[in-house]
Amino acid sequence: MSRLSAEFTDKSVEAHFSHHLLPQTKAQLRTTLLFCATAYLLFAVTDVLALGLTSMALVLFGCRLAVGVVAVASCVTNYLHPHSVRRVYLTASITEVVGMLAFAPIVLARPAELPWHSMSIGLMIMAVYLYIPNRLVYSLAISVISTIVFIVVAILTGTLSGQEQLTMIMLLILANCFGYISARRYHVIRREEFRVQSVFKNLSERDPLTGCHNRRYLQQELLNMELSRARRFRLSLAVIACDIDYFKSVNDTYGHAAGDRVLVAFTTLLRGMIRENVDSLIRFGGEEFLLVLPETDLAGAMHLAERMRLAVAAAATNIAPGKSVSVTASFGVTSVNFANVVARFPQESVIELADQLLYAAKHDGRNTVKALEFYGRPGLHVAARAVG
Ligand SMILES: Nc1nc2c(ncn2[C@@H]2O[C@H](COP(=O)(O)OP(=O)(O)OP(=O)(O)O)[C@@H](O)[C@H]2O)c(=O)[nH]1
Repeated sequence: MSRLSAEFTDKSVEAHFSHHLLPQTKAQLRTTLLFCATAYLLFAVTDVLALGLTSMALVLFGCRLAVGVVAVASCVTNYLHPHSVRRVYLTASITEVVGMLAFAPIVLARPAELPWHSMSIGLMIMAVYLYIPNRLVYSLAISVISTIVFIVVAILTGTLSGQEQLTMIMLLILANCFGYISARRYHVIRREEFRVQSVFKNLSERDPLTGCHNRRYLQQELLNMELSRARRFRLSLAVIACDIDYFKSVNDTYGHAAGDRVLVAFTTLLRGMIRENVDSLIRFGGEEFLLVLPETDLAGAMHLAERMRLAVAAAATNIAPGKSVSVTASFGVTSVNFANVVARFPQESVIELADQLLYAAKHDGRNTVKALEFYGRPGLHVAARAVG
């Protein structure tokens, strides 16, 4: 994590974190901007009390209104672009800058109340650091620049004695220090929470040896999600079941640690042949794995399985210095085309068919691929037609 910005140094992790929190951040921003803008407008009463119903009071009201308009425009923009993290931070920053800029004419028009204005700017700085959700570096820049501008404007009005100026400057420096330190702690804690959540999520969804998704994730999340998506858009979804042949003999001959190495090498090889962030590799149990391939028809899945079969047979895993092991694998391939299949079926039946085909491949001598198109029917009986 960066020490200054309190953000993850890995840009992709930071982006993942920001997207994860986006709905919450947007809701917070909406509430805080509307609250701050309303308070800003309500303080127009103090302008009228200080200046009377004059044209200057009207100008200041215009400034206050501008802050309200920008706040509302920010909320509308974020509503219209629900997935943009950058826009959330940009609109927060613009509203903060406009709010700070609108304060300068107020200070210049009412110079007799400078001590009160210093208190107001102190509160505004706290709101920027702690209340309005934004990136810490933006909050820091906006607060520090606003503080400097305010001090210059306050000194130019010439209404404060030297001692009062020093007190004001010291208090505003303290407000910035406390604001930054507290905001930094908040940003760090949020990211630590996210990191811990991600670790637990990973532990509950992945197999620790191979890093593949586990069966629980497949059954509780992935399969349902992919089948629903394929059904909604009338797409094909393919499932490949694969299993290393005679794996028990690898363990028995070379030991369990060597078996583990072979498993890791096997999954690394398969993972390198599928589409990143599209296809999924799941450890279904022991040395059996499943591949879930969205938008893939039977011909495409068979072609991939055949390439995998050849690649596995051609590869060798180093299990000790100068010693390597070669294995083969069997594959059961199925695909369901939702352009044809409209009837509902139990989601497990696709996996059951891929599994049956895998065992057919085993009985057929292993190191082979068996494939059938899946035509879902409710109940236990799966209608399928041989391909090729
Ligand atoms: N090293 C290692 N072995 C495992 C792991 N999980 C399961 N196994 C072993 O995988 C072997 C599976 O053996 P079998 O089910 O008889 O299958 P096979 O020997 O591959 O025979 P076929 O599948 O019929 O070709 C067993 O010896 C399990 O102990 C693991 O995480 N690491």
